Amino acid sequence: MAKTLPELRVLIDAVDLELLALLNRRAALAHEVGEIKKVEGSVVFRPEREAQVIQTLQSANDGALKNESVAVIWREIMSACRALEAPQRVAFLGPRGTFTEEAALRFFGSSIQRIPCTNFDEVFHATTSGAAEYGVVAVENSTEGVVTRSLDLLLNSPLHIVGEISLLVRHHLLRTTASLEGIEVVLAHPQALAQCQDWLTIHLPHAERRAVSSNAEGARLAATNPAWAGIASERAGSEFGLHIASHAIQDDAFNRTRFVVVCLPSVLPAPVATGKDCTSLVVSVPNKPGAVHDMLVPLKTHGVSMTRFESRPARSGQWEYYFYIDLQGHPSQPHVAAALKDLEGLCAFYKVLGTYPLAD
Ligand SMILES: O=C(O)C(=O)C[C@]1(C(=O)O)C=C[C@@H](O)C=C1
Repeated sequence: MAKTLPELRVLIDAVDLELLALLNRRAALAHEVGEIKKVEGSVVFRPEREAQVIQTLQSANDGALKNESVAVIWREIMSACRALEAPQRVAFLGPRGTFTEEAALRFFGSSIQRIPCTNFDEVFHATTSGAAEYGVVAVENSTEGVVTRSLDLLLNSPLHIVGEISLLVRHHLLRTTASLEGIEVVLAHPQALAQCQDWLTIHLPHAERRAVSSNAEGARLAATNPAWAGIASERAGSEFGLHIASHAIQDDAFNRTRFVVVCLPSVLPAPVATGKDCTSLVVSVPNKPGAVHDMLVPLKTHGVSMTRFESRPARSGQWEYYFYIDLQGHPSQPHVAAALKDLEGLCAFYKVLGTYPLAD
């Protein structure tokens, strides 16, 4: 006979107690690992080990849980275990509720010490100075293109890229009431204002568009004035007690932002190859005819795919440029190593920004 609801709940309670005991056993083991790492002075956060744990479980999973859920649950379990070894401090563009915070939580799980920063420079500074082990910054958006300040900061920074996260970004219009009546000012980060410009032109043609340091800051300010609205995430809305006056106002329904995780190489060395990796470089070539074409030849010769090619002014006043290139592959693969060696030989400036597993 089928069990009743109260009976099922009693069984669930019993399973939960078993799970709790098991999780605490796991936590105690992770704590022991942490003690060994302290003695050895080795790295706490091992993303490749965490990826391996999740992969093994997903392959073994023959129950009702979706593999996606297995990944989410174990990311959180390992985040909590990691925090028992040493809480990882992660700097990101704040305040609380930004998409960058969401990206950081997606990558590290929620058991981290969050260090919200007021701008990109501060994220780099906190991570370089050791105030944070890791920094998370946006680098490109599918509607608006590159986040130029992040690219400029990566050029001269000792930090390297150790991971990436790609988020579907849905912007909502947030304010103290749920209507569009009487909005005089819309506050958001310039990237978000740009990603919603068609919607703003149609629905709020007379509202001033005011750029602020982050969307969450716009939401925070919108909470202080009924004639103001912010453009930000649902999380930012609940953080500041705002209503959603209009849902998903971004001009592109599939608007995505790509974030990278940066740290000093002494905090985490370059991740080992996973088979699905990206290598990011910044280079410059002498300002002469055919130089940019020549630069791409080694990639073709050695069969390396380029997934991104961006240019930024070198600020020399000479119409010179830095080129930001993403390649598919890892330098431990011979064809990638050969292409990089040939490319370096052609460049006036050459820097590997990082090599890391591709986001799902
Ligand atoms: O295997 C380790 O090195 C651990 O520290 C344990 C553990 C885990 O909880 O499984 C925790 C943190 C690391 O990032 C990787 C895995």
